[in-house]
Amino acid sequence: MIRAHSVETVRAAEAAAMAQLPEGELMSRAALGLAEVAAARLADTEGTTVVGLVGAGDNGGDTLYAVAHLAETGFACAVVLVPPSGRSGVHVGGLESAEVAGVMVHVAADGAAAAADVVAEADLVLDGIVGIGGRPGLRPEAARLVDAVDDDAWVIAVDLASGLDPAGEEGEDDAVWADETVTFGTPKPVHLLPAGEAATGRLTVVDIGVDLAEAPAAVERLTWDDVVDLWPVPGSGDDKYSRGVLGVVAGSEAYPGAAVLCTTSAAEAGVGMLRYVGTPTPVGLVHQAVPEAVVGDGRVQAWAVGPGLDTEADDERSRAQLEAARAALASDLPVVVDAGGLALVEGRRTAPTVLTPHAGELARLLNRLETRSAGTADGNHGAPVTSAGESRGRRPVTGPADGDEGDRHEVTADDVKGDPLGHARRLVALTGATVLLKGATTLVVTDGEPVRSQADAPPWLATAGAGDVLSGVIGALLAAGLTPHDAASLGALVHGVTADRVSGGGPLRALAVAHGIRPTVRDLLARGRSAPG
Ligand SMILES: NC(=O)C1=CN([C@@H]2O[C@H](COP(=O)(O)OP(=O)(O)OC[C@H]3O[C@@H](n4cnc5c(N)ncnc54)[C@H](OP(=O)(O)O)[C@@H]3O)[C@@H](O)[C@H]2O)[C@@H](O)CC1
Ligand SMILES: Nc1ncnc2c1ncn2[C@@H]1O[C@H](COP(=O)(O)OP(=O)(O)O)[C@@H](O)[C@H]1O
Ligand SMILES: [K+]
Repeated sequence: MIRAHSVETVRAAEAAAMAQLPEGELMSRAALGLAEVAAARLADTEGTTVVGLVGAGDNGGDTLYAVAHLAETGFACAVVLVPPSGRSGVHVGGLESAEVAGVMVHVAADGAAAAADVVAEADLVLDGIVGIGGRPGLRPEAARLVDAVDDDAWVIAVDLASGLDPAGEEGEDDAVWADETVTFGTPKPVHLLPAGEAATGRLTVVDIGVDLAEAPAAVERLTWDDVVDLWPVPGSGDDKYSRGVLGVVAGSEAYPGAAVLCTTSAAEAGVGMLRYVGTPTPVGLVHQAVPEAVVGDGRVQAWAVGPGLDTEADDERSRAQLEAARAALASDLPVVVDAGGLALVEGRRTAPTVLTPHAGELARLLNRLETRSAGTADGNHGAPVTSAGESRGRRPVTGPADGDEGDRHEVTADDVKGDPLGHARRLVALTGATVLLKGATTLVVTDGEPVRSQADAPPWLATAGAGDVLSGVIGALLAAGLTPHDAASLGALVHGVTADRVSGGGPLRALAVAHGIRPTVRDLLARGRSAPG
């Protein structure tokens, strides 16, 4: 598991380490590790020239010492001091060390164009403008230098790409776009969250001897090695019931294929037994595709509700299916709720619950539930719950009560994409559920747990039906007794890794991902069993 720690946790751990060490030792370890990575990349790319962009804090200090190492190794090195106060604004020891090593020192404020020319010549750029002490965004003079970086240069962000929010909460377009980030001691949340992940590039962690093993993580990412620890493996005493029965309420006359995708992936994930509740067309298809599935209601350990469910259908069989979906949601069993099932969510469930919206579904759910809870808070229980529909524009929604508490902003899919974590947290607060927000980086948010962030899938997975497959895997894991947080994040990992294998760099089909789950789990388990230690 990759664990990222908050800035506060990092600062506390660094302070504890520094109290035991000679002054400057941590920075010197950070700078040496940084210089080693930079030298390796220069060797790989046959580069010879290095420029460090140096800000006012310790991030600039790391960079100055690292550039000094690189100059001593024989590379042609320069630094550009970014603070308006020039030399007097930067780390004194670092600057002295760089000058002694023969590094050319330029002050951005003395001649912006000349400094930009120096930057443009570099084969490798070290971004030491700001680190964990930085506020989001770049000042104009720093932004001009960053713009001058040659497209072919290898850009290494020191600790984090300057301009990003270290906590990864706020998105920021005005930031360094790094090929690689060399961070110290531990990843920071921004490295794993959608707000910063793309600008972070490849992540390299340098060990500086700061112990964070026992410190609580802010963000976690499951890796292949976690599968063997978390995946439910049957023992000799198990039978199909003890392994867990999953009930699937999915598919409809309008979207019958979703039932096949969801049940196939649950079967491929190795569920003990499957029960399927649906209307005639998907029942026929499920019979053929997943002959193991038993059709009809019955005792289960968990439910998967919603893929391809048509909540508008009004014939007798569909009404019976929707009744089964509502009964599952009203039960005290674990449920994973996706797609059409999300429209049936009315608020809190006390039993374990995973909601798996994409950005648009999350926006709609927030609009519906927040409108409702505003009405309830005002004692206006009878107020109609308005569904926000598919609107993507920003428009005010009149409050449900007397209308005198002002307009609330209707959440759009773009709002969710701009702040995925913040909006996922809003849904967690409203429902108490685990919220899995789908996307290139999938977030799993549960109250009181570190956020899990999975980015295992290729963009080819953005294809119709892929979400139905994910529901089946998560449902199988819930039925086996995993917590919602583990079931959702492990499900996302295996789904993403499977998609990567199935794609092999080209297009994939959702059904092929479903069929790939079984060999992927088998291989990940075998890999974990053969790993040393
Ligand atoms: N602690 C340790 O043991 C170790 C720490 N290490 C290193 O220290 C780094 C943290 O250093 P730090 O605390 O000095 O903060 P840092 O990130 O350099 O930035 C603060 C300065 O930036 C400025 N500034 C802020 N926002 C800005 C903006 N948007 N645009 C422009 N300027 C902006 C702000 O100035 P202000 O504007 O507030 O006057 C302030 O002067 C950490 O990331 C790691 O690299 C390693 O050596 C390992 C050991
Ligand atoms: N750019 C992307 N890169 C990788 N995975 C993605 C990307 N966009 C979406 N996905 C994944 O593809 C799946 C799409 O699911 P969903 O939107 O529910 O589709 P459907 O409703 O058609 O089944 C999710 O698992 C999501 O995380
Ligand atoms: K930086």
